[in-house]
Amino acid sequence: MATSGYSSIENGYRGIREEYPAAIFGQGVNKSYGRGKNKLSVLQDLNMNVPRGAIYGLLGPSGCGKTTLLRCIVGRLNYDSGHLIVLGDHPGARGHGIPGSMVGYMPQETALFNEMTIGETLSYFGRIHAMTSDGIKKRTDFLLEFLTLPKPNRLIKELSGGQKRRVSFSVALLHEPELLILDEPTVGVDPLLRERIWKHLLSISQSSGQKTTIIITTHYIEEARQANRVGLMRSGRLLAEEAPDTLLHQHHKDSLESVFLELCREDKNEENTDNMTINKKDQKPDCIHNDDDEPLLDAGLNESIIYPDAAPRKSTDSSSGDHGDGVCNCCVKCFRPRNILAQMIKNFTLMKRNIGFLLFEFMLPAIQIVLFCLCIGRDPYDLQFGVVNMDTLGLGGDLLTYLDSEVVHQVNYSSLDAGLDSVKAGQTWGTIYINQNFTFAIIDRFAKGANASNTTLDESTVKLYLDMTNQQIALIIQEKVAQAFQDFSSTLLIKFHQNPAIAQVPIKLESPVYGSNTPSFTNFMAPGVIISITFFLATGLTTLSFVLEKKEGLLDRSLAAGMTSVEIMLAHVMTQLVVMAVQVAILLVCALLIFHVPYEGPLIWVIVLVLLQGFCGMALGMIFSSICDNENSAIQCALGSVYPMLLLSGIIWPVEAIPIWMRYISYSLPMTYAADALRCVLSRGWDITMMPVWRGYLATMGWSLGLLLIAAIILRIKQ
Ligand SMILES: Nc1ncnc2c1ncn2[C@@H]1O[C@H](COP(=O)(O)OP(=O)(O)OP(=O)(O)O)[C@@H](O)[C@H]1O
Repeated sequence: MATSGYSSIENGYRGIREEYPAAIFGQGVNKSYGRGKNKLSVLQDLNMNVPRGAIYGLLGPSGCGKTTLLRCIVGRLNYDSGHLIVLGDHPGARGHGIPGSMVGYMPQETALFNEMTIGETLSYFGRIHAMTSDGIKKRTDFLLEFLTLPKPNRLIKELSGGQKRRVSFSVALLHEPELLILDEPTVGVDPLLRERIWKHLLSISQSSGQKTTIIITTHYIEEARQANRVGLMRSGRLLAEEAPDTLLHQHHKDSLESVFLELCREDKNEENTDNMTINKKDQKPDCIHNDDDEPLLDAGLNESIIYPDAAPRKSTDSSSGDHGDGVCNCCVKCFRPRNILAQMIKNFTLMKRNIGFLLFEFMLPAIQIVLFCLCIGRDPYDLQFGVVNMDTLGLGGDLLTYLDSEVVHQVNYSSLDAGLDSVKAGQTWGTIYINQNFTFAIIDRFAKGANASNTTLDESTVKLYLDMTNQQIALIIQEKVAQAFQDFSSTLLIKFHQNPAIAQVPIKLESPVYGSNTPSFTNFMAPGVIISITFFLATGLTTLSFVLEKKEGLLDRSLAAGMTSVEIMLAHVMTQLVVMAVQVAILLVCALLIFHVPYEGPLIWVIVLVLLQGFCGMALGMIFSSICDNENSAIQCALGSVYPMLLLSGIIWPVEAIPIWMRYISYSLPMTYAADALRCVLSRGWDITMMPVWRGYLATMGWSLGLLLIAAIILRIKQ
């Protein structure tokens, strides 16, 4: 009966949760990595039964899927199909303590914060598990002594490999969880201590108060003889699951290693004779026992539940509901302050440990704005400029004295060819040529005015031969020569009792509506630079800190301890906000007070907008770090975003110069309207009531929330 197959399974599980004392019950669990051609089936129709209070030795060759299975059990990995019940519910089910405080997980990698001390590490995990300070201290004292660890103030990075593994072990034991998942806890531990560890595991699994269930993987197969039950795993399946002595007896062997070898050989033979990967009959454990060695089939479970060959297994796919979801479904909504606090304390501890880097973080925006104010927007000076003055009568020489000597450094040449050669050789930025009849011609020009001949006009004109490859320098030389000519002409006209205004261009700049008559490029760029420094620093630092957290299983371990990625993200945001507040304060002091970037509008709107932009940058950093698994790709993402955004946001050059179709892209970026808004506040003195200003705020807040939401969703999916 196909329909009753599914419902009987569901009913059966209800029964398991309520009645059956198994700590872990897995049935038909499948898990694969990758897709399509790259799909790798790691767990294949795996059945498992771990009684409460048992020590379960999970043995198998490297790569057979032990870690994958353990990660499914602690809820850090979703399985594809099948059923897995851990301490009465599916890992990650709503309100279940797995992942969380019901489990103590020691992953294979050390997964510790190198810059923290042993004591700080234990306190961090203790806080996540809602332990009191007193409780943490008592457990710390016990664990340090029991695992012969150094003093609690020793940094993790200063410990030996074996000591680090023992600290990692102590983290799993700290909160005395109901379930201990230990991935190779005895590697690098001396035999005496290994014996003590096993004694301790036996005592906590047998203590009448709290029967701790322990799953342990080990490479020392014989060590597992002390376990109550061993599971021999090969190619994602359990070949056998029995008490060690029973296995030895059944196979007439004197070591587990020999038993395992024999089982592997049999399994291989079966594979060869029949191409099927799993012989379900063999997969069926010979005998599944509970604590009291009572066969499971007699313990109230009907056979169709455990071996539902007749039942449609697909219908039990974990993706079809809450089952096997692997994480708490409500993690976006229900973040716990204690977890955020624990994470923040840890973040600040790590910062304190690396005080040099923290100071550098504080000073980085200041260094950037100082460099910007010193290097960008000022007039170039001391420019080598060739002079070919063929006029011997004096006025040509007079004209040259009006050239700004700070900007233009005159180098005399005897002929036009020599002057041009100096430009071609890159020795000068250009050459000015003054005709030999210049004095006569310029007097004639002013005397005759409109009646002057073309020859007079030509001979009174100075000629410039410029290197136009550098627009800024070429423009400044043109401007200085034009200014010198105007000043020279005015003086000459006064000498001839004529109105000097004749020499002026007939355009008059009245006092400006906003800004000054001598605008500077620095003032145009400064708002965008302040915004972009804050934005990109926040992006970079958030990306880095979050990716480092992910590294070496650190994030994984915190998540297995019950933190949610949203809590970790919020804690990072709050920690970074403190750092950013200091950065923004230093940045604005440098820009506004030291380099006198004008600020006409209310300072509060400047500060708030810059902080919001930093927040927006942080949210982008969250996305990068949630997408990327290592620092290299995260840093590449962060760096790769800098130039396109900088160029498109109207920070270096006005948006009005961008082709129309690209402007839409430009306006849709997070910094464009914000930079414009800040410019309006700083230069025009506008406040939030003006549209370009509130538009900048609105765009920034919209982007921040949008990015944060995307980051949370990605993290949620990846979690
Ligand atoms: N994230 C992953 N993506 C793709 N393949 C993976 C991933 N994690 C593990 N695997 C592959 O899954 C298989 C089982 O890996 P797993 O770590 O579970 O083995 P294991 O039995 O714990 O090995 P060991 O004893 O060496 O730790 C291996 O072939 C491994 O390469």
